[in-house]
Amino acid sequence: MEIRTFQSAGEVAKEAAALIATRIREQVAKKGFFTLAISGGRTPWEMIRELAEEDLPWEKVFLFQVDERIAPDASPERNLTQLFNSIQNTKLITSLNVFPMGVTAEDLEQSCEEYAEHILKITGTGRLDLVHLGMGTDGHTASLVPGDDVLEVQDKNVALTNHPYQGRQRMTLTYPLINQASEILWIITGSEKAEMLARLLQKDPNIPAGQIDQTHAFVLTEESVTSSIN
Ligand SMILES: O=C1O[C@H](COP(=O)(O)O)[C@@H](O)[C@H](O)[C@H]1O
Repeated sequence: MEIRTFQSAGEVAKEAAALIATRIREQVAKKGFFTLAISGGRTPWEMIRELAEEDLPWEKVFLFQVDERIAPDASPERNLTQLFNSIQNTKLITSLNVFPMGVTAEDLEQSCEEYAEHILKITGTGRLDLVHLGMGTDGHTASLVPGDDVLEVQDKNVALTNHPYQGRQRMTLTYPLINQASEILWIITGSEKAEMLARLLQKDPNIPAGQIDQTHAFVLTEESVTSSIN
């Protein structure tokens, strides 16, 4: 898997935004729309703010969540809350088509099915144009978390974790859906991720991130991470 290293997390965010902007222009010109799934956590928000500066056909961009906490609307723990905070003073707040995961529904299993159906309906094939992924220091990615049965799900494109993870049950895109994306963009910053980045690059199947297909994937990272890899 190709890895591109930059001097700082800020540069990584700029590069990621520029790359996504290029893909949006290419795919909108080619087929009229672009589908994107964005992870949560800590790293994506600067990239989103950079992306919001770009002059792009936002009404033709369909944005899905990679994962979400089962938590009330507007909870600061929700990835969606952070996404909206990142774009609130930008033109994206009115022009971007965001599909939130239905994590406040009574029937969460049904909500997973409905989310998978939305993705199928918008993409036409189930293949997202680009999936952005981050990785935790335990090797989790999306909400594909160590030791949870969600890692074994092969017959659903969206699923729930069996157990709470860091205090909350989660909804997540599963391996089958993520692995059929046209492109996977990893953003890995913070020197504490060095060991897991090394294991990801080795395709270590013992960490959740290691089971993500690397054929159409690449990593953007910063020097403090790569310089800590032995
Ligand atoms: O819990 C989560 O963490 C991972 C990693 O986040 P990062 O900011 O440290 O890269 C993230 O990819 C996932 O979407 C999120 O829910």
